[in-house]
Amino acid sequence: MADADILLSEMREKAPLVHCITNHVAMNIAANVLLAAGASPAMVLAEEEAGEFAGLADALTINIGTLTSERLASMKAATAGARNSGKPWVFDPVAHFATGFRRQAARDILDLGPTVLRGNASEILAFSDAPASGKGVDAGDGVEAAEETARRLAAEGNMVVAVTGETDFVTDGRRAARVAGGSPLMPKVTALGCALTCLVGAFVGTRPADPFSATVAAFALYAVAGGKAHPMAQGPGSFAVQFLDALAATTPAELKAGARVTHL
Ligand SMILES: Nc1ncnc2c1ncn2[C@@H]1O[C@H](COP(=O)(O)OP(=O)(O)O)[C@@H](O)[C@H]1O
Ligand SMILES: Cc1ncsc1CCOP(=O)(O)O
Ligand SMILES: [Mg+2]
Repeated sequence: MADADILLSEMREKAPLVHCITNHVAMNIAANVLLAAGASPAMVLAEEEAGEFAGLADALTINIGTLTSERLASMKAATAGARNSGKPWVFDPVAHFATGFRRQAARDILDLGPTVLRGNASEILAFSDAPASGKGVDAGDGVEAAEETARRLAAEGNMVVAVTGETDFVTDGRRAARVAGGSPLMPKVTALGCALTCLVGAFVGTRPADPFSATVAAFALYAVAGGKAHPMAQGPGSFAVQFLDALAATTPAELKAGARVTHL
């Protein structure tokens, strides 16, 4: 298990190229989050080039928030490119429970074997038979309700499953950790979860051999930066600005001192 502060130093040293196929809402904030944290974002969407680009990047992230048939084809081409070149990839199944089109797309993408699955509690819970209370892209369930499903998915799919909420939960099916911190303003800024998925890509692209530690490190950086930004903010608008500044300003030493990670 590598510590978050060491992984943050490594990530900034490498400045990984992260190929993001994310939704229309998240495109700008996700690129800004990656730049602030120290990575290099690229939103490359066309099916004709997505596979080739995924092979060039250090990691790929896929997000179905504003899914279209055309975009789904790009996602499949990109995951094939990542797989063929041994690159890690992260899947964010935004509101996959809402419609038949999304449900099928999420199942198909999950079957392609992501390195990390990252969703809010309702999104992860909805991969089980248990009733989930997600309202569109927003969670209606607590993280603890999704932990058993996360453990099962991780073990069955040989991947890391990462659940966000007030206190996050990360598991690879054997190990598990909770990450506390952040701010209640975080779910009030659209697409901060989607941007976190891209940041997980940056850390996993830095340490592809240890996606569990990489995911915990990304979550810990987000939580520490969120906690730093909170007292500086007047509401969601100023929080978003303060949060980007805090992501950029957080040093490995601050992360080491401030991360609230509990290994279970
Ligand atoms: N009540 C809360 N308190 C602190 N942090 C939170 C809270 N709710 C969500 N977060 C944080 O906000 C980020 C996005 O998580 P979440 O809102 O669950 O994702 P999504 O945007 O995909 O629904 C995560 O870093 C998570 O830890
Ligand atoms: C509002 C909205 N609609 C489709 S995608 C999206 C953004 C969702 O972002 P997040 O999952 O981070 O809340
Ligand atoms: Mg989300």
